[in-house]
Amino acid sequence: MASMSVKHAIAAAKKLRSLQERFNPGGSDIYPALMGDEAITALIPSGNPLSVHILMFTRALREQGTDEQYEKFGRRADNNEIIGTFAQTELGHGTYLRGLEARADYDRGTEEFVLNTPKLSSYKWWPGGLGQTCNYCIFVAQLYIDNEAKGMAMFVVQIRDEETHMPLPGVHVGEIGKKMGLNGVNNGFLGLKDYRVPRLNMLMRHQQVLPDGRFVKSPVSQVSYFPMVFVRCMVARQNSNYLAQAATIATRYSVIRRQSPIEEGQPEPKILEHLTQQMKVIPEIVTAVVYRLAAANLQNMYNETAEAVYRKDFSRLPELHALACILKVATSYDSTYGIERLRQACGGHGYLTAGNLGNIFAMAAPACTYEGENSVLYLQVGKILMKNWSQVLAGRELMPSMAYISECSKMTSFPQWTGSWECLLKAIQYACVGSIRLAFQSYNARVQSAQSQTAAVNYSGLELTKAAELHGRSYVAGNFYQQIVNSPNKHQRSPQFQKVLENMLELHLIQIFFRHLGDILRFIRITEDEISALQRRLEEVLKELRPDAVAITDAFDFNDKILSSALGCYDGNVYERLFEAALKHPLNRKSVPDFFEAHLKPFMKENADNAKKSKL
Ligand SMILES: CCCCC/C=C\C/C=C\C/C=C\CCC(=O)SCCNC(=O)CCNC(=O)[C@H](O)C(C)(C)COP(=O)(O)OP(=O)(O)OC[C@H]1O[C@@H](n2cnc3c(N)ncnc32)[C@H](O)[C@@H]1OP(=O)(O)O
Ligand SMILES: Cc1cc2nc3c(=O)[nH]c(=O)nc-3n(C[C@H](O)[C@H](O)[C@H](O)COP(=O)(O)OP(=O)(O)OC[C@H]3O[C@@H](n4cnc5c(N)ncnc54)[C@H](O)[C@@H]3O)c2cc1C
Repeated sequence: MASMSVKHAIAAAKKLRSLQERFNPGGSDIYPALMGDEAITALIPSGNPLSVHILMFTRALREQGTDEQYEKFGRRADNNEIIGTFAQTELGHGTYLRGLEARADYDRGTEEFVLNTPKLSSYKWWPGGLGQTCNYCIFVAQLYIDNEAKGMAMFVVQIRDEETHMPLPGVHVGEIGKKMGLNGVNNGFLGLKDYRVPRLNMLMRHQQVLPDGRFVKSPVSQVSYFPMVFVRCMVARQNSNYLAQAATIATRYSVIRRQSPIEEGQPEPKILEHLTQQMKVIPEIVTAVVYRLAAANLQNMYNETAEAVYRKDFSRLPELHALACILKVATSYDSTYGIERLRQACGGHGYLTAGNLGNIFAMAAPACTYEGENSVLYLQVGKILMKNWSQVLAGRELMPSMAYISECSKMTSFPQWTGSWECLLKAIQYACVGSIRLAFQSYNARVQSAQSQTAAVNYSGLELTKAAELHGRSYVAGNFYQQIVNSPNKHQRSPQFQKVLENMLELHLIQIFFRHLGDILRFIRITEDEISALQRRLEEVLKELRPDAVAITDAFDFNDKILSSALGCYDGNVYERLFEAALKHPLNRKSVPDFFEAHLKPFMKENADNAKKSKL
């Protein structure tokens, strides 16, 4: 499987290169690469073994290395002359980066670093492509000078001979084993023993070790985390894509499959006529659109921040970090759970490999873990919200994506309930700020009672997580509202298209309202009649969006090859394709399977003989 994936990935990368040269000659624009990786990834159901090379190895060389280091390593990596990965996670550590055990000791006598993974738990474990594909990696290690720890640093390490692909001396490398998906990615392990690299193999754009061993600290240590921020932005984009693929499949199947009359004596309707089926499928279509728009915003913010960081302006890093964390978490959680809901909406056929929904789930699900495990990133955002709440209390301005927190903090009570979009959006934001305030009171009380900040974060973890989750909802819903209601290009839309968009906004806001009704009722008084009115509107907007469901998912414009699903093909010939797929199963090559003579027949005969004996 791995070699097939590598073959496909290389073919697709070549195609991508020609597209890039045609549409973006010599440009460094990341989009063709990303679109290409998206396409490559989508075309290789077992995952793209070059993803981490494209997304992290080349980017780390460009952003963390000096111009000279880019010339030496980065150009060759961008041109796919060398293939690398990002080797940070270890067998014993993934989240707590300051606990990473791999070490780099500077030898000023030879102006080299001596790299070691001192224990089994120090082995790098998980990096994509590391098992068999890559011949280089970015090796993340704790830097030591004269045995004094200086923090994390990144090193360009060649792990295999460029001609023979043999592991180099001092390198122990291999595949970590089968996973629940992405088995074409050959995630690997790497142990290094007294492996020497020249001083100039340490990426030194932001921090340096001089020939005499003097250490020049980075002005902002967190800039070494920047490669992870980029992938978090990519995950938001990629996982909204996975959800859109699954929504396309389930929608198309739901207008082909007929089952269970709604009126006695009437013909069986398309299953999408059932209201509960609409509630399973249509909100997922809208969620995919909502996250695609949020991910595009995040991508723009990443590009602006990356350019600023290149100019040594680190001011926007904290906001990008907070948004990248919360959108990575929100998109990966909602896409993973949404894809499973869509699979279940397709009945038994949703469970067939030919439907491809299981594989799309297996591609989407690990994003809840990699690039920062979601619950950890929720806590990270919770901490940032605590810091920002202190700013609010001090009367200071907040970063733009948190400005609503200041506004809501000035409200002594929630205004008269109207049920309008603005009212629903404000309700979610108001509940978020209420949760932040409660979390802050708990956190602050703990710090005041002499708990350390890290302990206070841990013991306030549930409230911090809730506040972070509601912050994500507030940002995403606010972004969607702005795009639909206040977009500068709104006048270019036809009235019909604007109406569909407004129906999608109505559905998203009401769906989020009901999902967090408990959180909202904690801070806002809403009557049963007002809630029932929203229930009616939910049923109504599902009915309104039903006729547009297929057109919206067709607009995602996934080629049948990308969907790779007998349930979701554009021509709708589901049963023929299911049957065609079934007949291809190896067990159908013979009428009598080999196991009949070898196992089944003796087994049945033995039982028959025993039955006869027991009668005698
Ligand atoms: C579209 C094309 C296809 C796209 C396909 C997409 C995806 C699939 C392809 C590739 C992905 C495959 C594999 C994924 C690769 C990996 O998984 S790489 C390994 C990822 N590992 C992690 O993410 C580790 C997670 N842990 C952390 O990030 C950190 O440990 C932490 C949890 C954030 C804690 O940081 P730490 O420094 O230890 O402590 P603290 O929380 O106190 O932070 C100190 C201050 O630093 C600020 N900060 C933290 N992180 C960042 C950051 N990234 N950027 C900016 N600032 C950061 C933090 O807010 C604190 O600031 P203060 O002001 O001091 O409070
Ligand atoms: C498909 C896939 C591809 C990957 N690719 C790469 C790669 O290319 N390069 C790379 O370096 N890594 C890669 N990783 C590793 C990934 O980044 C780590 O798995 C991730 O960072 C989580 O670390 P961990 O697995 O060690 O879990 P741990 O850090 O051990 O966490 C385990 C669990 O403990 C809990 N936990 C941990 N810390 C806290 C905390 N502070 N507060 C509360 N709870 C906590 C959480 O529930 C967490 O799920 C990949 C992983 C996967 C699944």
